[in-house]
Amino acid sequence: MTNWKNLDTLDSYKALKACKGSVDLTTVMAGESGADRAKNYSVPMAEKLTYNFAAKEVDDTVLEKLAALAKEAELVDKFQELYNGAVINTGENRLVLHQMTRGQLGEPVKADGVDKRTFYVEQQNRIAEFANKVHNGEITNAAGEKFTTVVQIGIGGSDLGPRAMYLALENWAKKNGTFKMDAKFISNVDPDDAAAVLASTDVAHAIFVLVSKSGTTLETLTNESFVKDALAKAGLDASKHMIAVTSETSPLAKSDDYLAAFFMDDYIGGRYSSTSAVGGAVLSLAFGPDVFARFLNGAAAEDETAKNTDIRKNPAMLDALIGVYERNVLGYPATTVLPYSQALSRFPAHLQQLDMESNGKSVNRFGEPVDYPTGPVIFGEPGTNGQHSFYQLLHQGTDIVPLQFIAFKNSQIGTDVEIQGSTSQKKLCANVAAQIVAFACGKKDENSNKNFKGGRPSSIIIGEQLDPETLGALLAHFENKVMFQGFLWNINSFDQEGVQLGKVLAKKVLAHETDGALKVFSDLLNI
Ligand SMILES: O=P(O)(O)OC[C@H]1O[C@](O)(CO)[C@@H](O)[C@@H]1O
Repeated sequence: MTNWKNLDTLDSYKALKACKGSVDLTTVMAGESGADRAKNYSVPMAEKLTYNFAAKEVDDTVLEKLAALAKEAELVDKFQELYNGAVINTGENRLVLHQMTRGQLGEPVKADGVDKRTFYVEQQNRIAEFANKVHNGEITNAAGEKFTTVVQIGIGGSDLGPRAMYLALENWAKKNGTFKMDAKFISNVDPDDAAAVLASTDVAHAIFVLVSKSGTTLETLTNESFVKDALAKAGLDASKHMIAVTSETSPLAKSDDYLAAFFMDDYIGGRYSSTSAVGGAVLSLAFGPDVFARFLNGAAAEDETAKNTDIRKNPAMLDALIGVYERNVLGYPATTVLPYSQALSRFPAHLQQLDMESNGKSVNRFGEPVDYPTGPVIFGEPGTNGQHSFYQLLHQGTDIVPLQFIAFKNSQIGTDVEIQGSTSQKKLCANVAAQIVAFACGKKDENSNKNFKGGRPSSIIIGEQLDPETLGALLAHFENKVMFQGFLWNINSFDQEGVQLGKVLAKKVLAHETDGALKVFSDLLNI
């Protein structure tokens, strides 16, 4: 059994605090020293990805102290307890098993009377069989015609991850001949979302995937009715156009309203569910089950790296430790994710939920207030678009915001043009290289308005090309980073009580049970 202790009670954390200000990026990232760091401060990930932390405010001394912290906080042991089936989600008294959707990291785990790895693989096989039947025309619409579009209805973790993954692989699949069906997504309860998606969809040839782990989410159930209404108006039988992905205990599980139902369970949080049936159904329908399996393999390979006790061989743990050093010792309140890859356009949005819903907590696992900052604010956009938007603040603003770059040597589609001696892909990569050094080193100018102070830390994950395996590895890296940070802060990263209050009040507003400010706002909004 491991010891769960608050970060500020650990001796190694106290020692780490003494390192504040010891590394000046403007100096260490300049000249030969910068070149050495760029070469050596790099850790291999799975699937030929590397995590490079040359431009972080660390040196060998800080790294030694981070390694001591990892050991004292028993990070790898805690991960081991998690994948061996301990009740890590104390708030909801649940196991945490999302890594098991992609592999068996430790001992078999039995829960609800079944072996959980067997359960997850069974669901994957059921989805694969269903998707293959849709693709080969064994499952069709009532007129016997093939389905051509899949529309996912879900919100939060039942939308963001699968949507980001779909967008990440859409062009890759088209290029590689594995693209099967267009996927669209309806998430917001704003009627304009469902209406616009439906208006651009040939509903007679669409299969809808209703995704809700709880089966009770207001937005999703409302959008289900919206879609059923549209199907009825088109003279179609909704039960022949809709499948469900939910937990076996949810109200949706036993309904006859669906062509088929696939299951995840309470041991997989919504934001960690992309590799479960939640991502599995839409991605297998869109790209084929083999592509989904390759995505899982990439995630499994990255999960294996997270078992390593050596921080130089465990990229997620190292990334987590540096993040906590930045948040708690250096005092940085936010971090930004900047993929230099258009395919990852929704990846930052997914990470917003993954990180902020997991680690936006003020009490520890035992419900006691913590005296230190926990999860940072996360935001991001693909580069180079972000450069022409919010990078001004990042370069010259009063807050230092650590940056997390992601870049690939090769594009997905491969169509490119050479202008002024370089391709667009080279221009993209040149920009990310330039930004790392510009942020770290800055540039002196007598005109203070044009002066760049530098000293702004960044990391970069570099890959060959964004494909199913690299995407899986990338996703698992961030999931495991968030998990390790939760361990360090001694918080429960797997519940989300903070989302409840707003939902309760919204119900009151709709039932007209309001007074005070709530009543005034209800009136102002014409509810
Ligand atoms: O899949 P469900 O149960 O509909 O939940 C959707 C989302 O709502 C939340 O519970 C937050 O309200 C998320 O954690 C979850 O991903």
